[in-house]
Amino acid sequence: MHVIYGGTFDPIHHGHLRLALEISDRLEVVPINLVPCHIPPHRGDTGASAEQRLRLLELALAGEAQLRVDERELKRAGASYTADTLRQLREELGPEHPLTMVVGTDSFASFDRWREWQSIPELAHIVVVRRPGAELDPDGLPAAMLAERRVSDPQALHGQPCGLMLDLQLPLLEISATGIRERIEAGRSPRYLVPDSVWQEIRRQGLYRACPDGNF
Ligand SMILES: Nc1ncnc2c1ncn2[C@@H]1O[C@H](COP(=O)(O)OP(=O)(O)OP(=O)(O)O)[C@@H](O)[C@H]1O
Ligand SMILES: O=C(O)c1ccc[n+]([C@@H]2O[C@H](COP(=O)([O-])O)[C@@H](O)[C@H]2O)c1
Repeated sequence: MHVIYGGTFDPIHHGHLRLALEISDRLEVVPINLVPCHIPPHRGDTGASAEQRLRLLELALAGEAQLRVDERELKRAGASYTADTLRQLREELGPEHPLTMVVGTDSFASFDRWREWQSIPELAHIVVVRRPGAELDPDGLPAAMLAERRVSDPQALHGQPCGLMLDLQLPLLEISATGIRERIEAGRSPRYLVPDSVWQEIRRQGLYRACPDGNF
């Protein structure tokens, strides 16, 4: 099975990394492919450029055999729509190969506003990871879609190419990229929230600082 986990990763942090490893263990899939988006479809400018976010991801994943970066969205111009990415992968993998995307409830809550969202279950399975503080509206379309397609056994995803949804409650780290950017902007260190190599590179490049030349 091919698994992708997309995000802005601005910057990558230990919450993302722990989630990806948990998914690898639960689904019994190696590697999990982290897909940084080029231009995120539903948010404003990123704090770091696409190249800088990719560099931080590469540093975070150095020597980590369970996780890999897939740069396909960075090579595409324009907004990074997940349906385009999945369609491209489906062509590469063929019609029968199981394909799965992973998404947290904070992103999945607005799934019915994603480009061509109704076609996504025809391309891939979806693993929805419950994120504390980001509950789904029980009357909303994403919750209805989840209820209709929900399976409880991760093994079910291996048995068909797409169309199922796994509702996962995982032990998550309460870390957000927004919180990290705010800390850095305020002159406070995010160490232990991101890998050391990532923090060193953020400092070296002066990323997320209101005044990049200032001392820490
Ligand atoms: N700490 C975390 N634990 C589990 N999943 C997370 C965590 N942080 C983000 N995610 C999930 O990872 C994916 C990519 O997230 P994203 O790159 O937007 O990170 P973020 O920390 O939520 O960033 P921001 O604060 O800028 O929104 C989303 O599906 C999101 O739900
Ligand atoms: O395809 C879309 O319309 C779409 C809309 C919002 C988010 N996404 C994807 O969802 C993933 C998480 O997004 P974000 O903004 O929470 O980092 C990332 O891979 C985005 O490309 C995709």
